[in-house]
Order: sequence, then C-alpha cells, then structure tokens
Amino acid sequence: MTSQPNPEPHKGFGDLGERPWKAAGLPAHPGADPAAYGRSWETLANALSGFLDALAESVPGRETVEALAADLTTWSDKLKPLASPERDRVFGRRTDLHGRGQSMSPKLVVIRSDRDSVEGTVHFGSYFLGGNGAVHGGAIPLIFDEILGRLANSADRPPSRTAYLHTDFRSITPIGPDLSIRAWFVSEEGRKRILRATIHHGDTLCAEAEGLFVALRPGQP
Ligand SMILES: CCCCCCCCCC(=O)SCCNC(=O)CCNC(=O)[C@H](O)C(C)(C)COP(=O)(O)OP(=O)(O)OC[C@H]1O[C@@H](n2cnc3c(N)ncnc32)[C@H](O)[C@@H]1OP(=O)(O)O
Repeated sequence: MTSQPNPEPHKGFGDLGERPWKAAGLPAHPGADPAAYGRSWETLANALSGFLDALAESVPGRETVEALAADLTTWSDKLKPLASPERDRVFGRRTDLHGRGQSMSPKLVVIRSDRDSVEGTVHFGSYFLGGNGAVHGGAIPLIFDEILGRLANSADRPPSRTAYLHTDFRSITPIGPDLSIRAWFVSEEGRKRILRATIHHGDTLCAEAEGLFVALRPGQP
C-alpha cells in the first residue's frame, strides 16, 4: 500500500465520532469545535486522569474520603442538569487532542500517522493497574480498540465497527513508563478491514492484537 506521511499526525486520525453527522449533512456538533473550549477541555481531561491515578495510589483517611465523596457529589449535581444528547457532547469527541479529551482509556499520543498506519506512545497510570505493577488485562484491548478503530476509520473511509479483537499478552505491560504503540492495515477487502497493533516497552513486546473492522451498511447503528 502507498502511504503519504501526515504532517499533523493526530489531525484527521479517526474522527469516528463526527463522521455519521457529516455523512448525514448535519453541521459538526459543538463539542467537536476546538474553538468552543480552547485548551480548557484538555486541561480538564488531564486533571481528571491525574485525579484517578492519585486516587488509585493513595490511602486517604476517613475524613478525606468523606470530603472527597461530598465534593464529587456536588459536581455531579451541577453537571446533571447539563446532560445533552450524544451528538452534542464533548467528552471523548475532541479528536484534535491527544486522548480525545476523555479518561476512559489511557491517552494515546500520536507521533506519526498516514493513511495505513499510525505510531505513538501510551502511558498507563496507576488507575489502570491490574496487579504487581502490570496493567489490567482488560485495559490493553481497550487501547488496541482505540488505535485500531480510529485507524480503521481514518482517511475518509466509511465508518466501521469492531467485529473481533484478538489480543495476545506476550509479557507484562508495565504501569508507569511511556510505551511505544503501533498499528497498521493488513488488508482492506470490500467491507472488511483487518488491522494489527503492537505495544512495546523498549525492545520488549508486551502485547499484540488483530482486529476485524466491518464497514457499516446504511442504517446500521
Ligand atoms: C472519535 C471516537 C473514536 C473511537 C475509537 C474507538 C473505535 C472503537 C470501535 C468499536 O469499538 S465499535 C464497538 C464494538 N463493536 C460492536 O459493537 C459491533 C457489534 N457488531 C455489529 O454491529 C455487527 O456484527 C457488524 C457490523 C460488525 C457486522 O455485522 P453485519 O451484519 O454488518 O456484517 P455481516 O455479518 O454481513 O459480515 C460481513 C462480513 O464480515 C464477516 N464477519 C463479521 N463478523 C465477524 C467475526 N466476528 N469474525 C469473523 N468474520 C466476521 C462476515 O463473515 C462477512 O464476511 P464475508 O463478506 O466474507 O462473508
């Protein structure tokens, strides 16, 4: 396959969240407009991830736990009246940001991308701990689905969904260091797109995956 490097790696890399609206001729939703929030949403997403890591690492006293629960409840109560339909939301839809402005999966920092491949780094904080310094076995397919799903839908391809995602755990994936992550197309035939990905810590292969992504037919959710 021929590939042209993308000079702005994470621009246009997997804007799955916006494509259905564009295809339907609807305007981009407000949450996708970087100008609406500037850097403030990125700051919030980083603060949220940092909070989850700090909570996972800490052993707070009872008073702190009670105060924290009260603060979080106050914020939930402030946000609930602002609930909006999916297509208007911001969380996870800022594809102009590394990490998409969300905290559900670890932040993927894209270093290079083209039509058929992407390379970057990923760092699993303590929030993603399984045990004994290793990332939880469910969090690894999560980042594979993120990178493969976004690549599968990149470069103006029609939207697709994951049909299968096979993960092999080759050695532990450590909590803490920056890890190298890579994904690439293996084949693209009709509606079926097969892609693979790897995560390395230095020279050590931590995990690898293969995913089948099937392009959606009109009307498929
Ligand atoms: C900004 C946001 C960025 C977000 C990034 C993250 C992206 C994450 C993407 C996802 O995670 S999507 C959520 C998880 N996936 C799902 O919920 C998908 C649920 N399943 C479905 O919706 C349907 O099963 C699917 C659309 C995948 C396929 O159903 P279809 O009825 O459209 O396809 P069909 O069954 O006709 O199969 C088409 C071809 O694929 C093949 N196929 C389908 N599923 C397969 C499977 N599991 N294994 C092997 N082959 C499979 C099937 O055999 C057939 O091959 P042939 O054309 O050669 O006959």
